[in-house]
Amino acid sequence: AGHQVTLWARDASQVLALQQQRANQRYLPGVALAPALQFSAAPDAELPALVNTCDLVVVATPMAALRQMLSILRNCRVPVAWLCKGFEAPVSEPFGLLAHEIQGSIAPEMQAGVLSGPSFALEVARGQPTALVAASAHEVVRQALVAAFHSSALRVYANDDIVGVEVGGAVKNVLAIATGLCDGLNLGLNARAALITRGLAEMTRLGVALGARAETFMGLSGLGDLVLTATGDLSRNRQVGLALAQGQSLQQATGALGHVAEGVYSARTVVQRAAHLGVDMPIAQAVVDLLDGRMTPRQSVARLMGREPTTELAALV
Ligand SMILES: NC(=O)c1ccc[n+]([C@@H]2O[C@H](COP(=O)([O-])OP(=O)(O)OC[C@H]3O[C@@H](n4cnc5c(N)ncnc54)[C@H](O)[C@@H]3O)[C@@H](O)[C@H]2O)c1
Ligand SMILES: O=P(O)(O)OC[C@H](O)CO
Repeated sequence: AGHQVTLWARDASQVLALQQQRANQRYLPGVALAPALQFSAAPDAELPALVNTCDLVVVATPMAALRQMLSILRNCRVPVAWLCKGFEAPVSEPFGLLAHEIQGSIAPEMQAGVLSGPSFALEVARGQPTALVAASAHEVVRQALVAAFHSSALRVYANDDIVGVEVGGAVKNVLAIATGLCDGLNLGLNARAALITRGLAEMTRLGVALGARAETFMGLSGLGDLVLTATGDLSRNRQVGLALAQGQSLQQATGALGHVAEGVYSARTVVQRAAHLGVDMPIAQAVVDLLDGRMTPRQSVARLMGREPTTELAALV
């Protein structure tokens, strides 16, 4: 509230519909868009000039479109933040990248960061209480995000550990697929609690190996978003897991969503990067084996339960 905001979209017909209806029937049914919200479908070539007149740019596309958006914005002189949660599918590098790694490779001078944490879009749009984390190596970006988004319905905490915040956002989606499967198979509440807890350990191990602080995973973008996405039925990733447990194919499960389920695209990269770093991620590996059709849900459960005993803390970080 109190800010002048322009929503840009690549599709001019969508922009016209938003302008006329003052609502987004497909993505946010029943939510009236703020009367002050302005719209633009300016061609890509005009975007850099448009954004340099703003205080902050927020990219709200799926991971798959982030590289393209950052290329367009590469000479942007104002802070840029993204909402994406995931790893990009491998492009030229051997491994898929986190969002800040993509930015570092194509626009290293950009003052950039991420806004993350437990936040179903529909609840945010309805003004229901939500807490987020603004992560960046740049103080100016953290401050710009807090100034833009902190309000009576939205608390925004700053964190300089962008690696930890992005690993949390990416891995929780893979774990939400696993938890959806667990619940869809009626394995019980004990099993769900075990998956979330040991999933958090996997997420922490990968994050620490990539340079994150372990404490970040106890925060909103780690434990917080994992609990929300793994247990909340609004989660697209959880819905994919539930559908797979009912015997649907991956194509059926994702096709029914009409939105992106980032965990489906990030899972392979999560286990590839973990393997490269010598990090053990058996739950994420089970999700990949399921998505690739190498195992049935029941076989995955048997493999996870059949692993050798280990100590709890030795396997944490
Ligand atoms: N939806 C949520 O509740 C939520 C909450 C927090 C974070 N996120 C994250 O934000 C990101 C976007 O999620 P979403 O739910 O809004 O996804 P979505 O599938 O609803 O797509 C968002 C928008 O991006 C547009 N888009 C797709 N490709 C594009 C491109 N090449 N150029 C420009 N626009 C493009 C789509 O048309 C759509 O309007 C994801 O990484 C997701 O994990 C989503
Ligand atoms: O619907 P999902 O599974 O993409 O989750 C949405 C948000 O990331 C929850 O914080």
